[in-house]
Amino acid sequence: MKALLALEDGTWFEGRSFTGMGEAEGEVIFNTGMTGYQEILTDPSYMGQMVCMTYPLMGNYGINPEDVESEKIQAAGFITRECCQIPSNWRSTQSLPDYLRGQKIMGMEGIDTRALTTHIRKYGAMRGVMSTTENDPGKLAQRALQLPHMEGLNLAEKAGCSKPFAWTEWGPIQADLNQDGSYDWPGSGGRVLVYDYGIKWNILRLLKAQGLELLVVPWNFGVQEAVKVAPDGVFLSNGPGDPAAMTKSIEIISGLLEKFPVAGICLGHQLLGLAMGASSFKLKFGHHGMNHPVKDMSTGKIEISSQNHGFCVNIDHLDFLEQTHINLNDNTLEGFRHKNRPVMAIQYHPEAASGPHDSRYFFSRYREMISES
Ligand SMILES: NC(=O)CC[C@H](N)C(=O)O
Repeated sequence: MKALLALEDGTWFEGRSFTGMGEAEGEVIFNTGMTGYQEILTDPSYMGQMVCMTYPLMGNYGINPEDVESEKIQAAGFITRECCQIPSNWRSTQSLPDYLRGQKIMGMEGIDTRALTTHIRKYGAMRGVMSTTENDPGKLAQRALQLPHMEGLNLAEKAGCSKPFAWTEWGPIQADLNQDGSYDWPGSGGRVLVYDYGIKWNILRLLKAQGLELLVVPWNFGVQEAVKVAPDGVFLSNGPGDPAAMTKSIEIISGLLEKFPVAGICLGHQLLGLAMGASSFKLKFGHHGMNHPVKDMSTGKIEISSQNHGFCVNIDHLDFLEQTHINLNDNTLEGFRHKNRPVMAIQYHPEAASGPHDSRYFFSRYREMISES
């Protein structure tokens, strides 16, 4: 079925919808991963964004129930050169078109994804609308202009959980706090209070694999509440939207920093930076892919990393922070730690899902940090 994609600057593309009639809108970004579409679609950090895959064929190994990063598709739309209708893989239980259609998320194929990517690289990520019903690209472009800018959008406070839960080897289970606000931690591993801004499940899987006990709480879990559950450390998750718009979360994190060792990934890294006086800014087209070279300044080693962020933080003026990781493509900040307190964070994704496993040492460094403090 014929479909149009129009960007806010009037550029438009004609292609086909492979999910039937529909519409989708959001910030159009590109991801350079060759595989991993299922993890990408279910990553809550993509909320409000339509993802254009630069690799030309998606869907060939289908969909399986295990490779999910949250309970549903989170991206606003999916754009590919070609979508495979008949997948082949022993784990596959569904095709990519059926998966998207089942959750009413529009998928579009048959457009020149290289031209779209080159355009975004040149002019930056921009708002877009795709539709099978509107034939006038000018009207779609007008609609794109009406969408909210990603800058200033507080999405993460809606993306995370609304009630605490525990993460076990088998996945999430309900967690009940006691009347007095304390929590009966089930095991003897280090106790971690995880702030959920739209967390990827592989972060929880890998923290759990370190032998840690995990209590996951909503963004607005207060400092006094945190003190009552008495964790050994706090962990701040990834998530969608603009970190600078999350003023209440930043305030809570400033309070948490006074009391606990704290670490963060991606949005968590940005929020932690902002809570300590850093500033944040939007990157032109962001980093979305699985092959970003990052240098670990403490070992000198280069990791090939999985990344998904549109914003970045600047800590140059904060001399109590040390830059620990740097992106070798554009020299942007990829990680920092506090020089004399147990605080560390990285901008990229050590849990990958999907992506290379080079950076998994982050989880054992975190376990060591909380056991030493
Ligand atoms: N993966 C993430 O946590 C993304 C963080 C933030 N929303 C950004 O785009 O920069």
